[in-house]
Amino acid sequence: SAFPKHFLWGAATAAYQVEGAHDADGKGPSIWDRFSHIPGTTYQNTNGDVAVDHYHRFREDVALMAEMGLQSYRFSISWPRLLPTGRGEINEAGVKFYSDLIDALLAHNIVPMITLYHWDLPQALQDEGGWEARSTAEAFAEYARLCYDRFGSRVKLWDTFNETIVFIGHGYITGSHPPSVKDPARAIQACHHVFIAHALAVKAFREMVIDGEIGFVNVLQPHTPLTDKQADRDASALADAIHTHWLYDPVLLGTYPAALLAQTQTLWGVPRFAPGDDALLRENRCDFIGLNYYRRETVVANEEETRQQSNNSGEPGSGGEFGFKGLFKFVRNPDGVYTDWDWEIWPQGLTDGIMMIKERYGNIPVYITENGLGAKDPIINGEIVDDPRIEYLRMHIIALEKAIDLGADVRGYYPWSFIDLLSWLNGYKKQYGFVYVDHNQDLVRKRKKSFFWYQNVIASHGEER
Ligand SMILES: C[C@@]1(C(=O)O)OC[C@H]2O[C@@H](O)[C@H](O)[C@@H](O)[C@H]2O1
Repeated sequence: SAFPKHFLWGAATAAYQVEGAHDADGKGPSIWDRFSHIPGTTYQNTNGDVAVDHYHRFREDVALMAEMGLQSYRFSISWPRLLPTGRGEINEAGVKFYSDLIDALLAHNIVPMITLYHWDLPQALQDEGGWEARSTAEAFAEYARLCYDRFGSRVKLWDTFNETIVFIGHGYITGSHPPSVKDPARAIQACHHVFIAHALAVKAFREMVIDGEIGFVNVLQPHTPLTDKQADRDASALADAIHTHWLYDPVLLGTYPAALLAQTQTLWGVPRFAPGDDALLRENRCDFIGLNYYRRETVVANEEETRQQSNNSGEPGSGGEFGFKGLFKFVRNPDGVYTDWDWEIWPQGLTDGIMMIKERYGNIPVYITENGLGAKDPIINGEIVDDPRIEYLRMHIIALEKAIDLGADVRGYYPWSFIDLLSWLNGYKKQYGFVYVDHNQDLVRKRKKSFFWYQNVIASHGEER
C-alpha cells in the first residue's frame, strides 16, 4: 500500500468529552463546565461532569487501544486540571493523571499525541476576558511550558489548538458555544490572540529544545459552488478564504491573507496587532498541520441574513444553516449523500483538500487528526453493527491513499473517535467511536464491529480495509 513505513494508525478523543471528573482532585472549572450547566445550552442539558469517566477508567481504555493494535492516541489536556486558575499554582494530581496516561500508552507502544487546547479554557481566564484578552495568550504559553517540562521527554507529537474555526466561530459569531458572543469583530480579535498564543507556544517549544514536532489542528473543509454562476463561484472562493486561508496562513506562512485582512481592517479595524506580532507569527511556524476532515460544503451567494440555527436539539438534522449576510451560505447538494446530522459524505474532498493544502503551503507534513462518522449505531442481537462507520472510514482511507500516491506527505490517521463520547451540543446520541459505552450499564465498554475491522486495517498496514 501507499502508506509509508512509519505511518501511524491512531484514534482521537478530547478531554472534556471523555474524562469526566469535572471537579475531582483539584481540577478547576473550564468554560464548558460553566456553560453546559446553563439550562438549554446543550441537548437535553447533557454535560461532561462524568462523560465516559475516562479519568478513572483510562487503564481499561488503554488496554482496549492496545488490543486494537492502535499505534498512536491523540488526546487533549484539560488546562484547568493542571492549572485550576489558568496560571500559577500547579495541581500535581492533575499532572499525575496525564503522566500515568502517557506511561500506560508508552508501555503498550502507543505513540501519544497531545492537543493542548480542545476548547476547555479555564473559567478563571474567561472571567479576565478569555481570548479577547491578550493576557490569555501569555497564560497559554505558561501552560504549554509546564506541559513541555512535565511530558516533553516522553511525548513527541504536539498540537497547540483544535479547530479554531469552531471554538471562535461558535463562541463569538453564532454564540452556540461559550462565551456566547455574536460579534464578528470581537471574533477576529480573539482569533488573533489564539494565533499569538500558538506562536508563543511554538517559540517556547523551540527554546526548550523539546525533541518532537509541534503543529496546529484545523478543520479541512473544501467548498464547491452549487452552480457555475459567477456569484456562486465567488461565494465559494470567499468561503475558502475565510475557512481556510484565514486560519491556515498565520500558522503556516506567518501572515494573514492580504485581501481579507485589508477588508477586516477597513470594516472593523481588526485584528489589532501589538508591536512584534508580525515577527512572532513569521518566526514560529508549524512542523506539521493537523487536518480534521468530515465533510464538504456546497456554497451559494447569499442575499439574506442566515445564522447557525443549531437549535441544540441534538436530533439528526439539527445542523442548521451557516452563512454571512451578502457573502455566502451553505446549502444541501441535490446529488449529495448525507449523514443523519446533515453532513455530506464526500471522500473525494479529503483527497482534494489535502492536495489544496499541499498546493498553497508546500509539502508541509500532514496528520489526519480527525475523520469519522457521527451516527446512531444499529444494535442487532446485542452487537453494535456499525457498518455505516466501517464504510465511511474505508472510503476515506482509500481517499487518503490517493493523496499519498499524488505525493502528499501524510504521516498518520486518527479517526474520531476511539470511544463513544460526549458530542458538545448533541449529547451522547451522536456516536463516533470504535468502542460503545452503555450509559444504562455503568458506562461499561463494548467493542463494536468497527473495532475488529480497524484492528485488521492496522495489522495489514492499510492493505485490508
Ligand atoms: C461538532 C462535532 C460533532 O460532535 O459532530 O464535529 C466533529 C468533531 O469535531 C471535534 O473536534 C470535536 O471535539 C468532536 O466533538 C466532534 O464535534
